[in-house]
Amino acid sequence: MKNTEKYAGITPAFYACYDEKGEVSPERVRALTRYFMDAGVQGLYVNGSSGECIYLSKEERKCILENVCAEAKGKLRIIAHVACNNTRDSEELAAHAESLKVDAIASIPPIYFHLPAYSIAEYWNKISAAAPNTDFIIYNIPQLAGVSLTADLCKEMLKNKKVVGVKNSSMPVQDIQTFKALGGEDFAVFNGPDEQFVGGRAMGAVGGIGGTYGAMPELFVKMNKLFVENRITEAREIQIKVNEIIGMLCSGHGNMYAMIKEVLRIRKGLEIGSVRSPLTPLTEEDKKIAEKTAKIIDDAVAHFC
Ligand SMILES: CC(=O)N[C@H](C=O)[C@@H](O)[C@H](O)[C@H](O)CO
Ligand SMILES: CC(=O)C(=O)O
Repeated sequence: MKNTEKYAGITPAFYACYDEKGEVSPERVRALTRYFMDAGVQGLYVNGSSGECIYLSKEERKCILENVCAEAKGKLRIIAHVACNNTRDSEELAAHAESLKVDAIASIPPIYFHLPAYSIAEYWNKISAAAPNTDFIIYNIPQLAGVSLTADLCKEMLKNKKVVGVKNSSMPVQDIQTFKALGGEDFAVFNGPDEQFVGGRAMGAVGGIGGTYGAMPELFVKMNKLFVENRITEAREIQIKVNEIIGMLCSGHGNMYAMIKEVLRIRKGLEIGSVRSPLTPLTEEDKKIAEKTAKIIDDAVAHFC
């Protein structure tokens, strides 16, 4: 199958699921996986930024991925983000992900030290070599990682035949076109910023991987469908509503992912806990925002879907 077919559509970023004590809960991971399957999404992006990967241990990340894979049973395309800030641990997670037969692994660059491009390439290639039979997706998120995927680094990485795409979370939609041009016809570029999903698709993204999709998967699935049918004006109407919703999700004192988890509880009765420190949980005031946001999402789904 072509990469542009295999990776098309809506791939929500999976959230870290905790029990009441803040420990990773396998049962809740499975419940969230079922929720996404019922929502009609095409894939899941597991243990990424939205999955609080930088606050989880390797063992916790393995446990989450194992439970997602067991529940999805090949019915969803699974992309496992395996980057840790050192090569060795990332290789271990890459090999583990391959043993579970995920569709692809993905990795941000190493953070904190701004390493030269050749060090980043070596880091990515070593991770890829630890999962030699699995597709590799580069995660470009310069505003958080502190380093950008340059055209030269992208070209260097394209020498590795396992590299099938870029998840692009930089803000210029033009970057999507740039990576697509470098990678060629069958290169899968994913839109990162949820606020410009339609813009990213217009510039050649095969679909998107997003941190807020989980709060409102119906709206993203519909937006994508409208885009495929070339009904861009209607897709844009949903995008504008989605952006208002994202604004609300970010308007609390507590962290956006805590807000999304509360919205999931209100909308779907899904309990997946809060967020892990240093992320801040919701205040009582925030819970009122979550109530309002859940209502706006429900109304939007009734209106657009
Ligand atoms: C910077 C960042 O985390 N970007 C995510 C991934 O690309 C997005 O999915 C955001 O979570 C989303 O666009 C909300 O701002
Ligand atoms: C949002 C996203 O792509 C992530 O969780 O990494």
